[in-house]
Amino acid sequence: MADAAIPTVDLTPFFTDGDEDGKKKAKEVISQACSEYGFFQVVNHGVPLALMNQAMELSKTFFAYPDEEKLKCTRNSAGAPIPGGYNIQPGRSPDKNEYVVVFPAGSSFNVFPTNPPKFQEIFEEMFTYFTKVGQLMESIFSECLGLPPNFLKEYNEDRSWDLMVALHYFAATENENTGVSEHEDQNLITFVLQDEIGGLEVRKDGQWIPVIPTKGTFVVNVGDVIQVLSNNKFKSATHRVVRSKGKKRHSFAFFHNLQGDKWVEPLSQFTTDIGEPPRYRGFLYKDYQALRRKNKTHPPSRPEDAIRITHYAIST
Ligand SMILES: O=C(O)CCC(=O)C(=O)O
Ligand SMILES: [Fe+2]
Repeated sequence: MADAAIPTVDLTPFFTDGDEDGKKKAKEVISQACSEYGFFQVVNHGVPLALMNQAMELSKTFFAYPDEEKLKCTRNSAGAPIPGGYNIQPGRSPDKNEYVVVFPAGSSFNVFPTNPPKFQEIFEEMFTYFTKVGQLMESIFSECLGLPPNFLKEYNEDRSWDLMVALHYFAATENENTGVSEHEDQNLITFVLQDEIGGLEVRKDGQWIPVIPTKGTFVVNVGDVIQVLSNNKFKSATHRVVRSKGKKRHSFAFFHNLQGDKWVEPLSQFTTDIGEPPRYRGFLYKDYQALRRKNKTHPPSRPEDAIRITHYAIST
């Protein structure tokens, strides 16, 4: 199934002055992956391997603590896109995981565990690196879409809404193995770092393709905002996490996000300028975020009733 493999893109040319040919080739692979299904992996992305390993170890240590220790680190700040700190999925959710949410350093939404002691320092460092990868990817996506290189950066200049989540998935049981149900991410671009257990799967041509974890590599996936802006030129990846029997799993997801007051609608470059009808009506990002949050806090009884970006789709 060689054609089913998720491509891995070496980002070295983007850190090397003058390697125009290398950049061009990388952008071709990225454009194709984003147009077909919105998923690829990257290597030589600038995030140090030792830091990623250290963060993973700290996360494993934290989640192995008793509940009373973990529950010291919870807060539901008004205005936060999701509550900061430690949380566990409600029992009625099919998603069996617990997680810690981190916002940019200094954000009032943050609540860091005091144990293990280096948790805050290392997570803040991870956050800084992933913010840089987010900005790099935004400029690459702008170029791949034929937009000015600074287009997405200028559209999305407020970094205070980005967030990182450290996740712990419980081992699958005899009867169920859902880690995260099938979904698309609501933001612009997501990065996912898996431990050696794996379990992340992406849907391509109607098939679920497992993303095999490789040391030093992480996943890039396109989110709904990019799909709407590009009027479906780039696809928001449909993905899920499947849990393994007898094996707990850890991962990190970094969400390069958008400020809530931003208006999201298909850009003229992908509609009127080329004679294409818009595939979505415009919306305020925070309204969509609130609907998506409700999916989690008050899951609909039928999973197919969960709100997705199709909520704003214009039928043709
Ligand atoms: O844990 C993972 O591998 C992915 C999590 C995910 O898809 C999400 O949090 O949106
Ligand atoms: Fe996701």
